[in-house]
Amino acid sequence: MVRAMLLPPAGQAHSPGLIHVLDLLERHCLAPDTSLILNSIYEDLLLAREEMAKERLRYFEAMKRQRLPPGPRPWPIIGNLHQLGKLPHHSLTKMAETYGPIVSFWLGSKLVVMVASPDSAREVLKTQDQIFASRPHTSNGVIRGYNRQNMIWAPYGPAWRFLRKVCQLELFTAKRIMQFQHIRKEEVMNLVQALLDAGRAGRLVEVDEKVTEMSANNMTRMIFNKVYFGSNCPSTELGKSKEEVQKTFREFFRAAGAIPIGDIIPFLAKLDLGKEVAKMWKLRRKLEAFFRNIIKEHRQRREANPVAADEDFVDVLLSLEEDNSGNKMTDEIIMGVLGDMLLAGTDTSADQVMWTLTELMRHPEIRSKLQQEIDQVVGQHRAVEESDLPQLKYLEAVVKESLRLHPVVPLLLPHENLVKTKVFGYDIPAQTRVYLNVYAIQRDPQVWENPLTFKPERFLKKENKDFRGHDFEFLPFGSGRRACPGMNLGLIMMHLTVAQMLHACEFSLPPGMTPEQVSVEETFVLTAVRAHPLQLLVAPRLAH
Ligand code: HEM
Repeated sequence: MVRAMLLPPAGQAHSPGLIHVLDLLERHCLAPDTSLILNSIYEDLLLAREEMAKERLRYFEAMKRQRLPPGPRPWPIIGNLHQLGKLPHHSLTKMAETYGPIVSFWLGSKLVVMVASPDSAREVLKTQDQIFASRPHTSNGVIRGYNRQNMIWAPYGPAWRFLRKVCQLELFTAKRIMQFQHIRKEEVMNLVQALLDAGRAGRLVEVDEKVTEMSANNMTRMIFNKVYFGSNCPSTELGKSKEEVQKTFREFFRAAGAIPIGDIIPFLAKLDLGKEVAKMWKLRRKLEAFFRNIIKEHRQRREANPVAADEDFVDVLLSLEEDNSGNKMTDEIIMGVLGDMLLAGTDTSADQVMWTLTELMRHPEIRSKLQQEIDQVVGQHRAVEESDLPQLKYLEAVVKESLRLHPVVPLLLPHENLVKTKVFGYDIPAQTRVYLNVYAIQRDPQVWENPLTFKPERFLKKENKDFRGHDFEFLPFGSGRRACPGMNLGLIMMHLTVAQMLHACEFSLPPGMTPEQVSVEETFVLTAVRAHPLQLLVAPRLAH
């Protein structure tokens, strides 16, 4: 019915974009066929039609006046949305092969520029770092970030600078990272034990799940001194069962990549197709109740005992409530930052560990070379210590190669320029979304020899590339102002976990499976994760 009302009479041209929107509407909204809903949708759609016309006009005006980077022709309304597919970093890599290292395209009415070469990345992240240091406005930032007061989605400005300073001077100092060393050691040992227990009697073990749980425990212990996964955690917490808390966390991690259609086609925001925004609010309410309890507990404990020996992140943030620079640390900011740390610290490290293990299962010769190195440095009678890591050069090369071939944040987080600028002679209007396609850069045959081969040896050469943001061929943590503040912590967690697992466990493939059959298929949810969990046989490797 709505379709009939909106489409032009038969025989006249109509836009494929409109058909797409109508399809979506029918799928999501028209099931309860009440006249009230239909009327409201009808009115919204009439407005939408007007907006569409204006949007197209704005687009063509913009195209006429600007010299945008080359790119595919957009469809009305949806722009090039349909070309991104399920794995945007793959589709965008193909787009760069067609149009060159700097490409423009449209997500709905939002202009996006993708850069996909070391030179263009250097231009954006170094030469014009300050200009491109903002983040686009997203529902995620507004809802989960308390109106973009969190770190990940904060626009570039004094509030974000204050939080970065807190990271630099308080949360991720070498001393603070050291303070949590015992937590990492315990959690990694618990992981090894859990893997060996689960693998008893030749049972297949789903390794991904155990590694993610270890990573979550590691983060929650550092952030607010609690564990929620594994056999060591209490069965209830703050009036909730352990399972309820775990479920909330899982929903939270999953929702991180959601982009409601209204974020890119604003006139559809009101309709909230797929109910993405409603789900985000529901999740925020759950998380907020949880975080408020955590903050309350910490306040009470701090009042009773102001000088705690083992301060966690919440203690540090509470101690900054009245900072003398005039920046106020409110509960909302604290909750936004807690969410950031949980989100940015848990899955990234766990997924990168799993990519590393996946490649090691595909390459038994590399796995045994790595185990030999660990045995040489650590021996067979004690656990791996963090102090062993600097001597494990092959391990370093293996992790680097995993970060190169499988960057877990393949397009970085979206950047945005607050003012208009030019890159390589092309106009970049203010508030353009900028994607840095590090996936394409790190697999570029002009930069890397045999880029699709997993070959850690490439990083043993003297002139090997560094990932700390100085070599624009290798940017798994980004570079410049918005680069990952948790890099050092993430690196230690990855190295220790891989080393300890390989040292203590003998992993083998299920009977009948060959190394080449280990899947490297991906799914994309802001991070690139493996599509199929890795199931392995796990047996003890050491006598103790
Ligand atoms: C393997 C581990 C990790 C990888 C590969 C990784 C990668 C990244 C990347 C690519 C970005 C976006 C950079 C950009 O947009 O230019 C980022 C941002 C961020 N990461 Fe990480 N990260 C990891 C671990 C961590 C950990 C352990 C934490 C903290 C506990 C963390 C906290 C953050 C935060 C807060 C941001 C947002 C920074 C901002 O917008 O200013 N990350 N990370």
